[in-house]
Amino acid sequence: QIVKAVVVGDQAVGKSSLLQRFCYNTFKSDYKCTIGVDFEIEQFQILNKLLKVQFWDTAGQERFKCIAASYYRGSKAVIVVFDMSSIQSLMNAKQWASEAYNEGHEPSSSNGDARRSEGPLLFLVGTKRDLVVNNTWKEVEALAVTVAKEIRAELWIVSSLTGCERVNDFFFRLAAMLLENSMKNALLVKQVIHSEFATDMISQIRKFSNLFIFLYDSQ
Ligand SMILES: Nc1nc2c(ncn2[C@@H]2O[C@H](COP(=O)(O)OP(=O)(O)OP(=O)(O)O)[C@@H](O)[C@H]2O)c(=O)[nH]1
Repeated sequence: QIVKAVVVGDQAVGKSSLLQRFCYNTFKSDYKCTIGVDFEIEQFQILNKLLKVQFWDTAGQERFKCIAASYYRGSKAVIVVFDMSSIQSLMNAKQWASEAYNEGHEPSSSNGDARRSEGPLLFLVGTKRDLVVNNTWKEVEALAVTVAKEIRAELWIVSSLTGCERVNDFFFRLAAMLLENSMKNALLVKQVIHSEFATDMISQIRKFSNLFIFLYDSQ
């Protein structure tokens, strides 16, 4: 199966770099703006299950904003990216998140977890951690925590330049949560023959995805 995840955020915040770091383990310091949308497909193995995720790497430029709305359709996860060295991009993240939800999904929980009963998973990802130092970093992080709560997204702060591990943890957390949701849906519509086995599998996948949060919190 293949599920869709959309990456949005202001121009040049580091959306493509985030995907490049995860998919190819590379980083380019020159900036080449995305035109319209680019795609990356990644296959994840989670426990003994395979999941393919198609990432839609959208353009942050204002002139492409009018078509952005159509990208959210059918997406199971929305990754709102901001630049840790730009408070403005963090403030604009609220707008990106609300646009993602203008597709008709209402949030129903407020525990800072990307899981919601309806609609796509929502993540707020701060990039360019390497560019922000000491006191400033703490201030921006505190503000990002507030914004994440407000928009009910799960917050991750990474650097595509230096932090491959944290970037990998983020993508595996996302994929595990997507798999968990897709198995839950299958159970709900009774596509599953051995429901006890499926329930057990779901709880194992949840434990797996929580492991990445534990790793992240302890860094
Ligand atoms: N230092 C540092 N630079 C970064 C990081 N991530 C991205 N950049 C740089 O930021 C610039 C923009 O990165 P992109 O990934 O192209 O940004 P984007 O959000 O995809 O841009 P658009 O597609 O035009 O919206 C590039 O020069 C990258 O090298 C990071 O984690 N650290």
